[in-house]
Amino acid sequence: MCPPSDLPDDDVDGCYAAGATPPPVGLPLVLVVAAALVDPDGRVLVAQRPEGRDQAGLWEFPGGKVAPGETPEAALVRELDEELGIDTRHSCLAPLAFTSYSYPTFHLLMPLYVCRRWRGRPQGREGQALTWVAPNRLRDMPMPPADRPLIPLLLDWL
Ligand SMILES: Nc1nc2c([nH]c(=O)n2[C@@H]2O[C@H](COP(=O)(O)OP(=O)(O)OP(=O)(O)O)[C@@H](O)[C@H]2O)c(=O)[nH]1
Repeated sequence: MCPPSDLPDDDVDGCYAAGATPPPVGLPLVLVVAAALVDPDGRVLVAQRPEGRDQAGLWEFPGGKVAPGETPEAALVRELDEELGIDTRHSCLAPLAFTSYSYPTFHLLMPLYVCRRWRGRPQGREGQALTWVAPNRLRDMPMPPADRPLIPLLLDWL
């Protein structure tokens, strides 16, 4: 997956060149949890961030911030209910990968789980558009920069 480390940064896709750019210090670490919901045809659900939020218009994996005292899995079940109206309390949430990315005001740490079964039909309960896409089309979707390294991993595993 990762190219040899002597390649220039521009060629790095799917991994972090940790030594190339020192990470900013002092940024708060924000733990966000997300899911790749996969339908029986192998397509993945992505949601478009609504107007008025940061990164509006970009397509992301459903999920959200882990609240204090919450486990990532409990947070994901809660967020999928709040955002999509689906019940994943009894679903297999399989850990797939994580992303680690510095935005200007915080550092994002986001584990990504794969979920293939849930109760209910996903609906954009917070005004967000939803679409199902084949994993090999994710590269064509405008997604947050933090999500880009997750795409080749999804392609490998789905
Ligand atoms: N849910 C989700 N958030 C992501 C993804 N990629 C990514 O960079 N993020 C960022 O993670 C941060 C937290 O997401 P969030 O949905 O809980 O936050 P929010 O600002 O929209 O709402 P909130 O603060 O009211 O909960 C946002 O800055 C969002 O842009 C992703 O694939 N899914």
